[in-house]
Amino acid sequence: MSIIIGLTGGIASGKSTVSSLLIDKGITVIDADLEARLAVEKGEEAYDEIIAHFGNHILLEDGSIDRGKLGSIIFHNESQRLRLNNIVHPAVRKRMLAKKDQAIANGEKLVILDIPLLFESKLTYMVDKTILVFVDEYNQLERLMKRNQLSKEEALARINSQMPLKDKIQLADAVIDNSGTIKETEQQLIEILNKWNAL
Ligand SMILES: CC(C)(COP(=O)(O)OP(=O)(O)OC[C@H]1O[C@@H](n2cnc3c(N)ncnc32)[C@H](O)[C@@H]1O)[C@@H](O)C(=O)NCCC(=O)NCCS
Ligand SMILES: Nc1ncnc2c1ncn2[C@@H]1O[C@H](COP(=O)(O)OP(=O)(O)OP(=O)(O)O)[C@@H](O)[C@H]1O
Repeated sequence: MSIIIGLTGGIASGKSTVSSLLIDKGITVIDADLEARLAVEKGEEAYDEIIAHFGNHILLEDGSIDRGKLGSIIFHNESQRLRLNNIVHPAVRKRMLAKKDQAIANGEKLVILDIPLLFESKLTYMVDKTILVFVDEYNQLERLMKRNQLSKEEALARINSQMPLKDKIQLADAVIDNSGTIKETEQQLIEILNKWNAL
């Protein structure tokens, strides 16, 4: 029997940091952001649909999607964001479920699905348990501005396009507070996995 854990959080809350700790332990992590990137590559159905809806001006010279430009549209406009979600999410779900099934078929005991919008998109049916990677508002904004080289306004637009992190606490089976050091985050992670007998 495999245990499937949904790892979620908010933008820049530390999901990838926690994922790296898991990958270092040899655990399979299926990353929704990565699958979403692959799903919109040239030649994919979602790529054509995005251009049909948003227009050629969101393309870079090499024909790939200008993610910065598309981001600045959809993080400032809810209806455009929902439209993009409708185009991309079905393909992401399909890719993730196929990889999850493969990991189960390989007999892996623990499989992690890293899904930023797990609660917003009501995807908890895909997993057995959920872990929320939480960070306080100050650190979230600081880390996002620094990592993505964003202004405060741009960073807040991204944060505000998601369910508030504090509202996700009640929805999760376990919470890791990543406001401190990575060592403290790792300790919380191990404690949760041990409690669930998942290691
Ligand atoms: C808007 C896009 C082009 C921006 O690309 P960019 O490379 O700058 O960011 P990246 O994809 O690495 O996402 C960073 C984070 O932004 C947040 N985010 C991304 N898309 C969304 C969205 N539609 N709604 C809310 N938050 C989002 C997530 O927390 C994600 O971890 C890209 O995020 C995208 O295509 N989004 C739609 C698909 C999607 O929902 N992906 C999220 C997981 S399925
Ligand atoms: N405990 C920590 N202390 C200091 N910096 C941290 C900590 N955890 C994460 N960071 C940094 O904060 C930024 C966001 O972390 P990370 O990329 O793991 O978040 P994420 O939830 O995967 O983000 P996104 O969903 O936006 O891709 C990164 O630059 C990362 O190096």
